[in-house]
Amino acid sequence: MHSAHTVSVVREAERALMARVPEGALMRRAAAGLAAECAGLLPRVYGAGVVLLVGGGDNGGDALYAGALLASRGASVRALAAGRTVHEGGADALRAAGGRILPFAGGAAEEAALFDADLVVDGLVGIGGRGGLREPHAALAVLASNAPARVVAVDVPSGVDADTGEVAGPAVRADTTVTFGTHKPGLFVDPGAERAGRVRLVDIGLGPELPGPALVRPQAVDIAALLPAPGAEQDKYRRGVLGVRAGSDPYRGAAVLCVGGALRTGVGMVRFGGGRGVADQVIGRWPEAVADLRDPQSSTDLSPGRVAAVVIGPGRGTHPANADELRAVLDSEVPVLVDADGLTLLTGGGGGPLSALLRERAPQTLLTPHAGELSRLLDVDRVDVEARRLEHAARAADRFGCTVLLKGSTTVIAHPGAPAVANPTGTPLLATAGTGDVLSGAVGALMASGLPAREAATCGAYLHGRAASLARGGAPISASDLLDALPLAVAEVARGRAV
Ligand SMILES: NC(=O)C1=CN([C@@H]2O[C@H](COP(=O)(O)OP(=O)(O)OC[C@H]3O[C@@H](n4cnc5c(N)ncnc54)[C@H](O)[C@@H]3O)[C@@H](O)[C@H]2O)[C@@H](O)CC1
Ligand SMILES: Nc1ncnc2c1ncn2[C@@H]1O[C@H](COP(=O)(O)OP(=O)(O)O)[C@@H](O)[C@H]1O
Ligand SMILES: [K+]
Repeated sequence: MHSAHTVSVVREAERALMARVPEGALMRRAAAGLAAECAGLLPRVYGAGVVLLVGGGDNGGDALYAGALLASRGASVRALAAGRTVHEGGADALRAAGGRILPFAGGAAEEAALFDADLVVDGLVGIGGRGGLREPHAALAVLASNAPARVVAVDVPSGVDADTGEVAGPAVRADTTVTFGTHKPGLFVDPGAERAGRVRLVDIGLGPELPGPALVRPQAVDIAALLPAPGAEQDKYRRGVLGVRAGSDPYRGAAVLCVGGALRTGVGMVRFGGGRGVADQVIGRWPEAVADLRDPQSSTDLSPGRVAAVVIGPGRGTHPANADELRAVLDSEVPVLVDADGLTLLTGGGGGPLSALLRERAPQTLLTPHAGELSRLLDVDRVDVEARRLEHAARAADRFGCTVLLKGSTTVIAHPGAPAVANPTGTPLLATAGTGDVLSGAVGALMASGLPAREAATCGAYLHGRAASLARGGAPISASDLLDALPLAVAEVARGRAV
């Protein structure tokens, strides 16, 4: 599990650590790790052309000390200074090792230096960066991103907000980000994650000073530990029965995909509740599902004895009758996943104060909005949700008192009082109709097996993203392809279980 901490927590931990170690020790450790990563990216250090982009703070200091180490191994190192001041000790070290420091004035010679470089090191701003990059930092960030050389960002790519991943204006696009002490949330959440490239952590001894993380990014082994293993003594009921309230006459596919997502992730049984037309379609594709044609508001099939969890919403409709059905489901004693039309009903459109039920219900509840749905739930702009995904998922989790999985380029999961989760898997190929319906079925299956909402969301999002990558080896996929690949993703993760 990768852990990330916010800037204020990192600052606090650094203060505590600095009080115990000799002056300058942390920067030396950071610079040594950074130089080693840079050296590893060059075919050979001797004779390589390295350009450092250097701001006025300690982030620039790290770059200068690392540059000095590379220069002492024979690299030709030039630093372009973005402002009038640079870290003095770092500048002295670089000069002593034979490197040069030039003020950046936006001239053709400096641009040429960047274009001729074998490696560019971004030390413009780190965790001290505030707001969008100012000039000339912004111009340098654009030049670095356009340079043909590999770009290594120091601590965070300049222009990326370390806490949120927000990118307000130009930002460095790095091939590798070398971060110090602990990961920063913005390195794992888009749009920042996409600018960070490969993220490498350099240990500077901060661990003992750090409290619990603000965000975690699970690895395959963490998902393997969550993934339910069917026990020898289990029957289909004990393994978990999932109730699915998805699809309607105009949107029958949503029901087929949601039920398929559950079956292909692994579940004891799916009880499908819906009208005759859509039920026929579901059973036609998945004869193993059990159709329940009872009145959808009836609570007889919503008892924990009948279902272990319920998914409601995909393609279901937003008529008053759907609001009544959602109310009946939320009134039940079982864990519930609300998606798509169910979320629209929670927003108020015809459903009344349904969202109040979320806070009141004792069992686990999970909402799985995309950015548009979350923007409506919170009454904010969609672009703000996409710019600061963690903040908005957390706000919804606090407001509704339940778990929230925000879908999109980085899927994030928020749960009141727990670290946020950034899902590491997935591909933009997932942006195709129906993949969200598959996700709700997959996560619902895991909830039915007994995983709490946050863990089911974490595990389901991981499997869903892996399935997308495994489905067609990088070729475009449809939601149906995703269904075929889900068992492969489950098997891959299960192979990683500790024995
Ligand atoms: N504090 C520590 O113990 C350690 C810090 N380290 C490094 O120190 C960095 C933090 O250093 P600082 O606190 O000096 O901060 P930074 O160097 O990240 O940024 C501060 C500088 O950037 C300028 N700046 C801020 N926002 C800007 C913007 N939007 N546009 C243009 N310029 C902007 C400020 O005027 C200031 O000159 C870390 O990211 C890391 O690289 C490492 O050496 C490890 C140890
Ligand atoms: N750019 C992207 N990168 C990675 N995953 C994405 C991207 N865009 C969408 N996804 C994923 O695709 C799925 C789309 O779900 P959703 O928006 O509900 O679509 P639908 O309602 O058509 O099923 C989600 O799992 C989401 O995280
Ligand atoms: K940087």
